[in-house]
Amino acid sequence: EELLLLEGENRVLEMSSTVPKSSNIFWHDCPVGKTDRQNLLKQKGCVVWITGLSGSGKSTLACTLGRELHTRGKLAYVLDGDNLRHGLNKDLGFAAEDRAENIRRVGEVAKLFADAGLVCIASFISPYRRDRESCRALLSDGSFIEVFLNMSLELCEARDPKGLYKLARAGKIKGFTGIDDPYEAPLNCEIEIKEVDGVCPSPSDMAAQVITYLEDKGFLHE
Ligand SMILES: Nc1ncnc2c1ncn2[C@@H]1O[C@H](COP(=O)(O)OS(=O)(=O)O)[C@@H](OP(=O)(O)O)[C@H]1O
Ligand SMILES: Nc1ncnc2c1ncn2[C@@H]1O[C@H](COP(=O)(O)OP(=O)(O)O)[C@@H](O)[C@H]1O
Repeated sequence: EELLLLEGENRVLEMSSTVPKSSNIFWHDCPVGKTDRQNLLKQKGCVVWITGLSGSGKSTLACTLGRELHTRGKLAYVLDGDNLRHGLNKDLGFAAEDRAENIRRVGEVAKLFADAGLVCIASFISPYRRDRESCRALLSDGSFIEVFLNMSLELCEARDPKGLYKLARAGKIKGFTGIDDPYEAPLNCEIEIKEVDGVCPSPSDMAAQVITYLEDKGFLHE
């Protein structure tokens, strides 16, 4: 296998994120551009990047937000970690370099969706600040909107809808984010959602907070 080298337990991704392997390639512009698509859709393409611990409510917020935008006649598309790991990213595990490649690919896909004029909602633990910042750097003019679901580990662990924290505590899953793997909280995110007096805002309240931001910044209009 040319792209993947198996080195003991650790997969080494030879296909490095930033080093191009092809030469003699040329960018081809099409006559219909992003602005034309945005005018057609009456909205502006952007990426809403939701980051947080497993169980913090990323998928719930992503789906609630997607439905709310749809109801308002706005075109959105959800990219979800668990889902993409069934297809595009099925070759990746949870070692730091695999997570980095996961996020790199998702960042590129999200950029394409934003270029298509959609509100792309990306829902990934994305535990490393550097990986999230690389995705931000792909998007211009404030169109990367980082949403930090700042829920305590205690809350996420109490929820444990998939039983993964229990397995991680029992040592049956190694390298689980928040237990024996790091999560680097954002330093300068656009939106932070957290518990108030130990209570998490409802999914529709969380979605409303994001919608208000998108409205204020003009993403939901031509
Ligand atoms: N070791 C380990 N650490 C964290 N999460 C794990 C792990 N193993 C499996 N899972 C499941 O994978 C989901 C997270 O996938 P992501 O693609 O979002 O992860 S990452 O951004 O690459 O870190 C995550 O889904 P969510 O609970 O929706 O976050 C888990 O169901
Ligand atoms: N705002 C919320 N209020 C109460 N429960 C929530 C909220 N958001 C998510 N949940 C519940 O928490 C659990 C984890 O949510 P999920 O969206 O799957 O998180 P993640 O995608 O971050 O792993 C689910 O059982 C979900 O129903």
